[in-house]
Amino acid sequence: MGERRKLRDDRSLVRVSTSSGIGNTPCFIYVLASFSALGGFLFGYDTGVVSGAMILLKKEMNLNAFWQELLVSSTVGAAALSALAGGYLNGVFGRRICILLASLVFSLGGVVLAWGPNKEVLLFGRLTVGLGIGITSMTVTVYIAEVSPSHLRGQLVTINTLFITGGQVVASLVDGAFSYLKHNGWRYMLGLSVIPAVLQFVGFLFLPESPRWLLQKGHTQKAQSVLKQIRCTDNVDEEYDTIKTSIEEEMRESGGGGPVIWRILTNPPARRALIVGCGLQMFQQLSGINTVMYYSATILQMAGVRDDKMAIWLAAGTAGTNFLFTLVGVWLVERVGRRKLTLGSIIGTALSLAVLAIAFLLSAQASPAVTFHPTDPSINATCTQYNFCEPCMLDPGCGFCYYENSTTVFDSSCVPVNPANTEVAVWGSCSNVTQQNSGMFWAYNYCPTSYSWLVLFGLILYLAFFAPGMGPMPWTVNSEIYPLWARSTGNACSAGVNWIFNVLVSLTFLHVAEYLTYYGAFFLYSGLALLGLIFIFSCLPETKGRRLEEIESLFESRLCICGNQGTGHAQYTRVNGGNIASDADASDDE
Ligand SMILES: O[C@H]1[C@H](O)[C@@H](O)[C@H](O)[C@@H](O)[C@H]1O
Repeated sequence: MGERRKLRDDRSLVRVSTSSGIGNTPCFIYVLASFSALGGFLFGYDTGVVSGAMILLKKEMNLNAFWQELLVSSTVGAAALSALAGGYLNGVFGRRICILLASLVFSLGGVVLAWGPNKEVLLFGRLTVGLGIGITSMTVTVYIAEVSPSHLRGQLVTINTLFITGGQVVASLVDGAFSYLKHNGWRYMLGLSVIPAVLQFVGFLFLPESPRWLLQKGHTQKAQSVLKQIRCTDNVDEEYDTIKTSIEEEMRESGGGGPVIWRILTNPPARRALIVGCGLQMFQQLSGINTVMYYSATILQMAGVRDDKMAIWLAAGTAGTNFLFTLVGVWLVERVGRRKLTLGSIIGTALSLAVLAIAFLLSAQASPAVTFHPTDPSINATCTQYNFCEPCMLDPGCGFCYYENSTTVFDSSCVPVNPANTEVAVWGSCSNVTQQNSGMFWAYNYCPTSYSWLVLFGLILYLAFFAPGMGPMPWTVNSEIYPLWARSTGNACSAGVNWIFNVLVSLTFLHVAEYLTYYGAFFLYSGLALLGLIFIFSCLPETKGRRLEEIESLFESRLCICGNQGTGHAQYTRVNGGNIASDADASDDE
């Protein structure tokens, strides 16, 4: 079977070289990709905007910690569930209907959140938005991969992650701008997502279904006319035939009946692809991206930014850095390929996490002492017993109150935080915000440190390495490694894994930091990233430049053979804007 497929693959490589020249890429494909990637924008916006909205919301609606946590994580939890369900919806109704459905759900969620008269309605809105995010996160990449010509596929799918990070930047800018509007500012923050959602809905009323899905469902004529429409030429017979033949062959090989997930698990190439896809998504989250993003304001405060408003704007800078380096990924993905990009990225990610850990370790060792132990007999205060800032900061019930001149910290105390408003202490000199002009500071969640530059350097280094590879590649690779019959379900499972690990890592961060301290937590993430490196080095094959129909063959041999799968295939070189097949290695190692 491997031999037969190899012959077919080599044939189709030659076809690719003639049918998808780089010079004549129709711009319609960019329109399709951009409207689809609005889904990525909404994913980024809705997950990013909530931290700023919560600052206003908790005061206006008097939310306790439980409700704050619920409103933040309900969206991610709902996304995990709907990503899993999205596989079924995609298979039955197609990509276009799922994108339409998701944008409708996003719009509804946005309206509910902007109106939200009480916290229960807000919870409903956040759950609704989460349902939209889950479906979008697994559908958009599949759709873009299926409509793209193979030489542009990686770049176009990666644009979706660029839109995710773009959504996160816009969310932090909107948070910054509306944070000045103390009353109802959160309604604008949460409600503005309606605009891109409606735009995407209207756009997709006019955009076509994926030709691959149409063919799989037997709508042959429609599939052919859509292919002509998106390639802007009538000359699509070769591509059409290749897709059709491989779908027929896949149907025969996939082993007929039973639920798709069962067929994936019992079909060795599809099972291996699923392991690689889910593994990548798991390691993306285990390398701590959302902890770094979510706690960037705290990290920046440690790095010496004392003003709250300034910290909010600089957090937008963090999101902006993530966005800019994702752009580097879009540029690199078709040049260096997925495997090298992901490997380079995870090595740098592991190293920069170690730099962050060392920065936190040095900060902890140089932690300022508590010089003043105030007592209030009416309050049971374990806080006042701490002798250094470090243990005080790690206790969620306490904060560090201090004075600072240009070089030294003095008159410092550790006092209980006000549970209703963590910006002030319950009692003592930091209990009154208006006193904060007097050179006195209230540090909740961080300690003043002279290693601030190292913390900041670690943060930027982390984003510079993570964003081009580990950010987008798990999504990009997942959109291309499954055969058509397994694509929806495979992507649903891997997106579900992404969301589940997203919740796990962000919900456990503060507890992990409490038990292991900040530096322990970052050493842990660095170790997990190293495990990810071993996994990626061993199991991720290169998919660059191959047709979706050929990629299955990369998983025919044993999994985890150091990315050597398929070296016997023809590679193609670009000469003068065309793809020329060259027989790089004639030996058949399958
Ligand atoms: O690929 C994206 C991207 O890197 C985002 O910045 C991150 O917040 C998401 O969790 C991730 O899936």
